[in-house]
This record gives sequence, structure tokens and C-alpha cells, in this order.
Amino acid sequence: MMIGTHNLSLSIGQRQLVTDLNWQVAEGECWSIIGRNGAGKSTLMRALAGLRGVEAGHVALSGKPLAEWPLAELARQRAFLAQSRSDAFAYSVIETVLSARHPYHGNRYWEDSDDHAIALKSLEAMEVADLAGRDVRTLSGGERQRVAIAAMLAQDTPLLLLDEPANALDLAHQVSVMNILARLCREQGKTAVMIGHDLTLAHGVSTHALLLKGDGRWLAGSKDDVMREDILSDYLGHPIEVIQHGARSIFIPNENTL
Ligand SMILES: Nc1ncnc2c1ncn2[C@@H]1O[C@H](COP(=O)(O)OP(=O)(O)OP(=O)(O)O)[C@@H](O)[C@H]1O
Repeated sequence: MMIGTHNLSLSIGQRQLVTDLNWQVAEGECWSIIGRNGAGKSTLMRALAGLRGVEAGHVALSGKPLAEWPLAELARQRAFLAQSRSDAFAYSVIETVLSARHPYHGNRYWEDSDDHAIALKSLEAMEVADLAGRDVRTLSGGERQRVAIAAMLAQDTPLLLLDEPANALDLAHQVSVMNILARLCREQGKTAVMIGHDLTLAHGVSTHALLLKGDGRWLAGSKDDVMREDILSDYLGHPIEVIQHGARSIFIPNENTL
């Protein structure tokens, strides 16, 4: 098991977001977390990354509770893409991606040529290598997002946790970035857990889905078991229709209620 939760409960104030979540994510799986705004997706993601405490139960990484992982070792196991970021300093794109190599340096301060090669390869994969010398503060939202994902790839961890990776990306990059993540799982045995609101995209790239209702309830399973019209309509609070288009499933919000 790459990552799992055991009787995990998360709450904010008086509100219970997730109750008794027992969820197992195996190596090579690609999970989408789906739910309405405020359902607790980001809160769960931060708990998985070890950036937030939990109200009950625990998160285990490779079978060992998160709390028992030394931070430096954790940084070599999982990379986390936050939903938003702000850049206070004038770092260049390449410096931003190189800093993701830090967990491999131990006490050594300077990065080496391997780090540069890996950083450049990650930038190329995200089609932002031509921006390597740019100040990150001058990038567009979508360019900055792709640099952040490149930094994640450069961290080269077995587990990737991504809070809305498709955020701010144009249509072509949404598809290409999500396909790259799916391929990393399929071909390199990486494990990805990502949050997304585009059901068609999520179904296209994921192997599994975790649905959060926002009141504690959840449902986890293979994408075809849980991404069904009746279940999604219930969890998202809006009628959803699934249309088969060749091998693809297209998810559309039904507008009869308007
Ligand atoms: N620090 C906080 N103080 C008060 N309420 C909070 C805090 N952090 C989160 N919340 C609330 O907890 C709930 C869950 O937030 P979370 O960010 O996990 O939702 P989400 O499912 O990721 O939503 P979205 O789809 O909008 O990104 C929301 O109602 C949010 O307003």
C-alpha cells in the first residue's frame, strides 16, 4: 500500500467533513477526489501530505503512520501541489524547480549537474523549458501552474498529491498535463491522488475515485464503480448524465432543472 487512512476523521469547528475514512491507495493507482466546494477535499489532501493534523484515526504511508516519518524522509516519498501559491521573491523558474531537489542533498548545499538535468527535463515535460530564466512573478497563471508541476516532477517522489492540477491551464494543457500524470502511474509505477472538478477529465485519466459528500460520508472505489450517474448526482447535489462517446465517458450536468 502506498498510502492509506484508518478510521480517519476530519472536522473544522463543529462540522464533520470526513468520518471514519478507511481508504487504501496501491502503487501505480491514479485517484481523483471529487466533491462539491467546501466538501473537505483540500483538507483531506493536506492531511495526506502531513501538513495538517487529524481529528481521529491516522494516515499511513507505506504502512507506517505519517507521524513516524522523519520530515526529510517524507520529502523523498511524497510531493504536494498546493491549490494556490504566492511568490514573494524574485526567483527564476529554474531556481524554483531546482529547489525541489533539496530533499536529495543531505548536508550538501549546491545542486549538481544531475539536478540541473532533472530540472530541465521536468520543465520540458511541462512545456515551459523556454521560461527557465524568467522571474516566476512575471509568469501567467497557467505558466506558473506548469512550473509548479515541473517542480513536483523534479522532486521525483513515488507519491504525488495534487490539489487541482488542472487549475488555470488552457484546454490543451489540461489534457496534456493530466495525461502525463496518468502515464507516470501507468509506466513508472508512481501513485497519484488529485483533486479535480472536471468529471470527464477525471474519468479519462484516473483508475479510481474517492467521493466526498461534505457531511462525513464518502465512497471509494474503481472509477466505473463510483462515477455513476446516480451516485455522482447524489454526491454533487446536481443531476449528472453520462454519455458514452466511443471508449470515452462524457459527464454533463443535466440542465432540465434550470
Ligand atoms: N481555517 C479554516 N477556518 C474555518 N473554516 C475552514 C478553514 N479551512 C477550511 N474551512 C472550511 O472547511 C470546509 C472544507 O474546506 P476545503 O478547502 O477542504 O474544501 P474543498 O472541498 O477543497 O473545496 P473547493 O472545491 O472549494 O476547493 C469549507 O467549508 C471551508 O470553508
